[in-house]
Amino acid sequence: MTTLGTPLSPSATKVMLLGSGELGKEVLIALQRLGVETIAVDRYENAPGQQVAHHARTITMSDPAQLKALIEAERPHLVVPEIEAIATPMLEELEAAGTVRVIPTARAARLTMDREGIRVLAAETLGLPTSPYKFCDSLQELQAAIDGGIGYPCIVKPVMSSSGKGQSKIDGPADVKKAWDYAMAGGRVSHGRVIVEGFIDFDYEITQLTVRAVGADGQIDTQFCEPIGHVQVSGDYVESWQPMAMSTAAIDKSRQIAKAVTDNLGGQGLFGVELFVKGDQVWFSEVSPRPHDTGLVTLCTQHQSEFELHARAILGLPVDTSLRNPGASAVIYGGVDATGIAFDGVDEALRVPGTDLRLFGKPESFVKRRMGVALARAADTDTARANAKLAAGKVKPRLA
Ligand SMILES: Nc1ncnc2c1ncn2[C@@H]1O[C@H](COP(=O)(O)OP(=O)(O)OP(=O)(O)O)[C@@H](O)[C@H]1O
Ligand SMILES: NCC(=O)N[C@@H]1O[C@H](COP(=O)([O-])[O-])[C@@H](O)[C@H]1O
Ligand SMILES: [Mg+2]
Repeated sequence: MTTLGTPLSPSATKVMLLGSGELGKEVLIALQRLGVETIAVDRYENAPGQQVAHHARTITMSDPAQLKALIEAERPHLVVPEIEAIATPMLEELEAAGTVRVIPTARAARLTMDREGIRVLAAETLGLPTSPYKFCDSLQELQAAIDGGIGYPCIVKPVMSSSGKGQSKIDGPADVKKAWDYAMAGGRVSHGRVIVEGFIDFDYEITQLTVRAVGADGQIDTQFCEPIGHVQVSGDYVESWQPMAMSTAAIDKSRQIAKAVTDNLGGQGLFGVELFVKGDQVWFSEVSPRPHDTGLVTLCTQHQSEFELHARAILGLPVDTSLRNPGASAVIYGGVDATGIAFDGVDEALRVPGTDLRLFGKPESFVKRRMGVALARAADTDTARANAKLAAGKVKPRLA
């Protein structure tokens, strides 16, 4: 039986989010609707989720001492990692000591925080198909890995990064040093290590949202959402849609891979399993043990968005992963480097049929920082994609 308390009272069910960006903000809203007391933590003040939570805390989440002090002071029932820049070994320590429960588990948070942990698990322990890869600690090692079999083209990424930060494609020897320098400057946590991956020439890529929730029998049950198709530019998602039309063989393989990875990671919650597909062939790329950016589309396509599914699953509540209607999302970038920017054209954007918007409220804009997203529901994904892009393009960020 799940019992929930009253926020801001001794009976409160308290949940702490480590990372409070656009994805965390929606999880926090879903938790608030269930009367959960929320603590939004981020590396800077007034992060999107901090604007809607009961409590806002700003710390360096990659500093184990700061993380420990905060968790011990707040004593949340659940700690929910939201970003790839957290001192996860400290979460493992605190979980082992019985201080807190980490979502989905502290081990899963650690393994997925670092590309090395999850890649070694998927490819070597579970034997799942992935791109060929090597980990390198210097420019010399990177060149040797490429020459020793990874070849060109290939992709270099810092081991701790996300949203394409520090990622670049190498087409030939002339690009290697540039890619190394870019990776060193671009990770979410400074770390002298990269992964180099052979380039997979896929037909399309998907996110398979997978939920581990407690069923009526008290056992963990795995449920799948309809696949989400997406387009990435420079390693960052710009457009997503649901459902993605796939062959039965490709969808079955995708779900088998998603099940194998999430079974191993364990715990309760929603996962975003990223897969590359060519014909009926499927490769595992990576997994977020939490809502996925491409899954923002579920705000307009599912009865329960990925954020509501995560909130329900972590609280031990039942979930419904069914699709309500096709839809799409299109990203709105900042376009300018400035604080406190303004958005023109919101009315024009919302005049596009079936659309909705999320403006995340990030206090500072960068040219390539994701500041909002346009959502569109429609009878089919082609119409939804066209309308989401149209609406996103009508929102014009500018200096205020
Ligand atoms: N080995 C590869 N072959 C082909 N394309 C790749 C490969 N690795 C990454 N990509 C492309 O770059 C995108 C981003 O890569 P990846 O998911 O590893 O980065 P990320 O920084 O973790 O991004 P996010 O946090 O948005 O998931 C992929 O979705 C895919 O489009
Ligand atoms: N692909 C992972 C992802 O989309 N994560 C989302 O971006 C935020 C950081 O944004 P920022 O870099 O603009 O602060 C994170 O907090 C999370 O919500
Ligand atoms: Mg990814």
